[in-house]
Amino acid sequence: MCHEWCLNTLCCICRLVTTFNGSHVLFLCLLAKMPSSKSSSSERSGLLSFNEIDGIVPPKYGSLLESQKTTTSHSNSIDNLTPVTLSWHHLVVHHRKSGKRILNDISGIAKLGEFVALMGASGAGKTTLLNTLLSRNLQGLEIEGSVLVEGCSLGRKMTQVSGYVQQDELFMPTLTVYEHLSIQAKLRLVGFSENERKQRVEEIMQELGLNKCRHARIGLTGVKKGISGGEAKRLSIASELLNNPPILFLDEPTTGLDSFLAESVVNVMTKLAKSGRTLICTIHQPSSVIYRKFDKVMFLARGRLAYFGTPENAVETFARFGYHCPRNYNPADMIIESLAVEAHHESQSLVRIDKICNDFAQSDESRQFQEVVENAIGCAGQLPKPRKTTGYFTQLTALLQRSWLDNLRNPSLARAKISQKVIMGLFVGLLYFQTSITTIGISNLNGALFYLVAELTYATLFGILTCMPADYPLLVREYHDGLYSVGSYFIARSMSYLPLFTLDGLTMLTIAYWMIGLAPSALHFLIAVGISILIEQAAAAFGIMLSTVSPSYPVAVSIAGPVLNLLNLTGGLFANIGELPFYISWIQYLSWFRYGFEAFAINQWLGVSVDGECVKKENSSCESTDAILNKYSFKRSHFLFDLLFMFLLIVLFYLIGFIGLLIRVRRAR
Ligand SMILES: Nc1ncnc2c1ncn2[C@@H]1O[C@H](COP(=O)(O)OP(=O)(O)OP(=O)(O)O)[C@@H](O)[C@H]1O
Repeated sequence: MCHEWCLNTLCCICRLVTTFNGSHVLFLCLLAKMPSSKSSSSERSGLLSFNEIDGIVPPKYGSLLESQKTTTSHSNSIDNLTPVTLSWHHLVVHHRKSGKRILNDISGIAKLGEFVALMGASGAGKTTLLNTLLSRNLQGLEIEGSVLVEGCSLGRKMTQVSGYVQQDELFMPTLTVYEHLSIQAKLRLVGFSENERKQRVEEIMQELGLNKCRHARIGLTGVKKGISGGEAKRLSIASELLNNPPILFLDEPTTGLDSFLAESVVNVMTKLAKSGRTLICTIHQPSSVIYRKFDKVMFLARGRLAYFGTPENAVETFARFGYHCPRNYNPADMIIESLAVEAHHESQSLVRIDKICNDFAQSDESRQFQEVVENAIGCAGQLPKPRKTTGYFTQLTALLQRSWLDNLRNPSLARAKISQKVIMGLFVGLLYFQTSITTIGISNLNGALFYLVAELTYATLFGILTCMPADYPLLVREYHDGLYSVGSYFIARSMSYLPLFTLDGLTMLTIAYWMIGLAPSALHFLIAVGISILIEQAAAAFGIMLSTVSPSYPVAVSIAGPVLNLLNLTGGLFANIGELPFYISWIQYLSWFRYGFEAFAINQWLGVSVDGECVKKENSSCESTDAILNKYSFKRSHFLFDLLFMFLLIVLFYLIGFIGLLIRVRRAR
């Protein structure tokens, strides 16, 4: 079961004992277990009551399912909401650089429980208006005018009192419908016990008809078949409804659905409006059946207001303007056609559109609705309380659970990594099989040690670069929905990679170590395990840093190649680190190749030396351990520094990665 997971993290290097001459180093590795999220008592401590959290006030608006109204006191609470009126006043939006006007003095109102549709030809400004109402996706745009909830300006807090169902659904495709909603419930419902969250998920699934597909994987269009388009749309709506927001915005909720599915989704929305929520959606060419279901429609044309009022009255108004809707013709189609710019007749179209907008601005309907809109200014009614964000620990466990499930459901990645490492371990093992300690053998063994560092680095780094960017759009959306902090995501995602990106390296090391015949004691093998963990984690942290600070995967990959070459070349094998020119020499201090190689070499040559002093060769001569190390400008006294610097590099890479991600995600609003 998805709830019954726990995280095991290997924490190594807990105790390090160095003997007087530095020849024996002992690592003790401990296995630390994180507590299960399910049993988190802190999650439930100090919680607010439901009424406090949801800002629930009378009058009561029922659930879609009347039968569920009296299930428990908690479910009653969540089924109630503070219905609100949303109004927008003289919105002007223009592009900052070009100065192009995208919206021109648009006012409107969606009263409590109303379902309002924004319509118009392509490029009319519908999405921009929706984004302006929500204060989202407005990079590069200058906004004038105001958006009010119950007469008050909420600014960016609008997100906390509303839900936004965006046109493109973004889910973790490997999860099932039920798992997705359960994790969303954890992130959205503050102060609910596990049972209460489960109950809420069940209610929502029933409300939106998702029970049939509860155990189906969500899937990804064109990649992995999952639930249908209609189910995906309803799942998006369900996620937004979990915490029962009084306002719901929907961008093109019917796009990509057949007429039957489109109507069923609109029916759900109509019911939601009837239960007291204020709904605003953009929609492209609705069928006549769907068109009649809206309480109000707003037609935009080239950023201007062409009509606002009831759908029925729109037909009469446009008839008065000279655009009659033929019998059996879809009124929405007729109106949108009259507001569209015709190819090859641009100037006539612009004149026609301007005339319609001017006629509407001077009409009685316009004057009446402007009056209603103006009356909505000034805080009057009760504002819904902004949705609270769940605690840091809850965010972390929910995101870890999701990432963990995602990794588990992607066994191909684990299989590919482990088999690659087994093959490479065998290959290196065979290449250097039981190398004898001769002058050439010593040199070969140093080559093998450096190869291990490189192998632990490249596959890990490129593996991470491939996986991380896939999450980015989902992270941006959920962060701006106020579900969790970037820090929680960053820690959870990084931790979710730890087990796989540790186990694969250990597999290779174990195979290669004994086949090559490296220092043959359990102690030195354990030390090599500790070093390899540090090397692989440095590569993973570097990969995470690159993927979070780079604008795209191709950029990250093209940076990774040359940077790795630099770090590799200054790692000690290809050029003596003591002889590097000063303008290049500094790079070695950022190279975990250098630290890892030196640490491996010290461990190896002290491990096979006599009293730590000299390494006995096959011809019975004894070569000084320090002399072997000195060939690479390595010193046994550097061992602890090597480990420490690798650890510091890991911390540094994670820190830069986190800051880079934070900046990118914040800018993406
Ligand atoms: N950030 C932006 N920068 C520059 N131009 C923009 C920006 N956002 C929107 N526009 C322009 O504003 C106009 C309206 O765009 P918008 O996406 O709001 O229209 P729409 O009615 O939703 O169109 P569609 O139905 O095709 O999605 C378009 O010409 C678009 O190119």
